[in-house]
Amino acid sequence: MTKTLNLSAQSVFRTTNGQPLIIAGPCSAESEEQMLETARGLAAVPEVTIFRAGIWKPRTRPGAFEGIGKVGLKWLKTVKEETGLKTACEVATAEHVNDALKQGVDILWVGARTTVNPFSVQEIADALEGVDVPVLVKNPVNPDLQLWLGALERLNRAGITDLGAIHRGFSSFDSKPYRNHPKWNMAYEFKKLLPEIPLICDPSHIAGKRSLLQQISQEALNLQVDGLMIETHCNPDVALSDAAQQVTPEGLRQLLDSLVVTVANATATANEEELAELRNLIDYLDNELINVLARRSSVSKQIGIIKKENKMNLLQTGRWEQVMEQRLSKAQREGLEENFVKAIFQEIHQYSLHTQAATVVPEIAPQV
Ligand SMILES: C=C(O[C@@H]1C=C(C(=O)O)C=C[C@H]1O)C(=O)O
Repeated sequence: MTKTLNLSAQSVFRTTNGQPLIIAGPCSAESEEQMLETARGLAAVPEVTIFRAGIWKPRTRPGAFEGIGKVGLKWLKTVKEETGLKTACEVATAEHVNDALKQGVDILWVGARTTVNPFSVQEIADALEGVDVPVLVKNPVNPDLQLWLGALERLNRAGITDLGAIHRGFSSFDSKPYRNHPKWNMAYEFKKLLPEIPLICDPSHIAGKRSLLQQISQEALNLQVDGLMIETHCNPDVALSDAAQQVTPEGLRQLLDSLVVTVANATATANEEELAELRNLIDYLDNELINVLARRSSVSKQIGIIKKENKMNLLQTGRWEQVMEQRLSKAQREGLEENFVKAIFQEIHQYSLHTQAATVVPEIAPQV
């Protein structure tokens, strides 16, 4: 599929000073006081230019706080008048779009659970026809680049020319230690596919907890994202949604101060030789890794032949659990992170079973 996006030359989602765009504000609008107190705190953090607040909240299970609704839009307006910050909220239906625009919200975003559904995205696009308001599109909950692109295209066809994307991570069965797995290669692929669309990272939803925010924000900056959206609340511990992942405005200031903005095309002239030597070493080690993987795979195929000859199950759960346990404790002794090694061995095991299944045993091969 060819992509032809008609985008405005300038975007509110790109800064001109080389620093990342910072969007901050509570997960949910809860009360006028909470909004104003948070906004006043944020107005004192110079990097913050856009104030976010969820007005309608899609919740995984019913019964939780589902957003304050329309009244929160008035508070957003007050925030803008008092602080001069631009305002942003999530929209999921045509009615949300109409209400938000009526109250002068500056920027809209489409949430991950909406991006997955082309019907919903089209409904939003139709409601936006003829109104060129900046819109951000969060990644769909599943790592599907085409679905993400499709949502951007639908909005663009409706006439939205200032588009941005938000990387909020991906829901998965086992996303530990994250709330949503970042799958950084997806952000990387997005930037490769759509370099013209500013990409904002949402570390709050990737982290799910304050303690991971700094590391995730830095990893995002290392990927040269254009900005960060960080949930901020005047009193996070009593927040009605996402209490564990929100920071205070002061916490946000400290977090931003700790981040290093890397330069896209910086070179290491002073350490050029050292860098080249280290890269040679990486090349050598990667070759060794591949040699070891190939040897392991050939041993696994031999095991597969024995199993087929004896009508044994290819998957041997007891053995597999033992392998994983031993590899993880070895990894721990070597100072490697458990989640990393676990993910690699899960892939290795899947491939091992796949190659065993595909191995043809000559004596029992079907005669054609
Ligand atoms: C290689 C085997 O087959 C499968 C693959 C395993 C592996 O790659 O380590 C372990 C257990 C089995 O599920 C085996 O049975 O030993």
